[in-house]
Amino acid sequence: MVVRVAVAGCTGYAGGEVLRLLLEHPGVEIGALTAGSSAGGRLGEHQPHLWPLADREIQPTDAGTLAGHDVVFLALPHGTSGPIAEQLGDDTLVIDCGADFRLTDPAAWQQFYGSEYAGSWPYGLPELPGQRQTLARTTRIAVPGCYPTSVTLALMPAVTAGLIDGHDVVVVAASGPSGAGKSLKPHLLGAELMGSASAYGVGGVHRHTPEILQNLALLGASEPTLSFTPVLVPMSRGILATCTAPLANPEIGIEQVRTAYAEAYAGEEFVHLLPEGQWPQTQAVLGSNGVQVQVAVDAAAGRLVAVAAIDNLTKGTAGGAVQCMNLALGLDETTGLPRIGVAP
Ligand SMILES: NC(=O)C1=CN([C@@H]2O[C@H](COP(=O)(O)OP(=O)(O)OC[C@H]3O[C@@H](n4cnc5c(N)ncnc54)[C@H](OP(=O)(O)O)[C@@H]3O)[C@@H](O)[C@H]2O)C=CC1
Ligand SMILES: CC(=O)N[C@@H](CCC(=O)OP(=O)(O)O)C(=O)O
Repeated sequence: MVVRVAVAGCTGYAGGEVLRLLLEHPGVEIGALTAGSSAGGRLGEHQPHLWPLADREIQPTDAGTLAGHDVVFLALPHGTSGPIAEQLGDDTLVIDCGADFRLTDPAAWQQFYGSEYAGSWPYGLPELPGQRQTLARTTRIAVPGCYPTSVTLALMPAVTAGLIDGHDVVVVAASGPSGAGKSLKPHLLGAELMGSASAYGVGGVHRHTPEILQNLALLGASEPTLSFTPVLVPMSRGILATCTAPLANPEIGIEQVRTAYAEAYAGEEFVHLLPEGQWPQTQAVLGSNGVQVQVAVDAAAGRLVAVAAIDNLTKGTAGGAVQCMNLALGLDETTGLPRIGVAP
């Protein structure tokens, strides 16, 4: 089976990463490539690494251009996906890399995004309990945000095993600037970034806060609370999320924690619980769909410490999106997805 796939937002970081993965996918034929102001140009002008597609013309992003494909990836700015998706038939598998359909609570959407609520689609994190069955039966998928992917996978086994109850979760997560997309922003200029790390979205205002809370609640946390601080660091890709939360009781030790994590991730192809003493590194997952996880018990503080590393553009966006496509098409979910990172 070969499916015909269109990519909207092909000139951006997320769309480019979707295409990098699709070019190596055995079950895919690449159809329309669309964008906004770049329409009319050639892909090679924007994505020099995607050389087999260099001469392909970039088309405008509209339903007419995207129609007639089996799968459409939307890698567009927030608020742009909804109106397009509405015009695509239910028989087309539409995978949105943006945030438009991630949140189930309209009030949270309004508070953090400030625009009209578009609705919610099945959430594209296959590792969540029961989610593979949901993804296998849908033609609409909302790919998670990059920080929520890393934080959710860092904490999932602890929540489902009752080792933490989800209150007072504190997350500090470092990300490379590719997470912010390609469009020019003054704080992302090379001179501002190089040799410097800076917190942003501080004080509970980052828009991934409600998405992480939604995931913790879905995993069984009754009234989760979260303090989330993202940090911009000078590496092009990668997220390192350090998450801590009070242990449910003082008897919980590292052996119980490691057993819960090992059991939860035993069958997962992409999530690797590291051997004791090794800690996740972004470089080790670079360009791969892998997730490195490690845990510790800080007995003096009475807290669990869980750390996860992902590539924000791969498992954090495009790799997760392709993994979901595979599931929705009934393919092996690892098809076309690199599992090994890069070193040094
Ligand atoms: N970067 C990341 O790590 C992650 C990104 N995402 C999400 O993926 C989506 C894309 O992000 P990213 O690739 O980083 O962003 P970029 O800014 O790098 O790319 C945006 C893409 O959208 C196109 N575009 C912009 N405005 C319009 C419009 N009005 N109509 C049609 N096309 C338009 C751009 O085309 P043109 O060249 O013509 O301007 C470009 O192809 C966003 O929703 C983002 O939140 C999700 C998780 C992680
Ligand atoms: C470094 C950086 O700026 N990162 C982005 C996160 C990008 C992401 O996950 O995407 P969504 O916008 O689709 O949620 C940010 O903090 O807004």
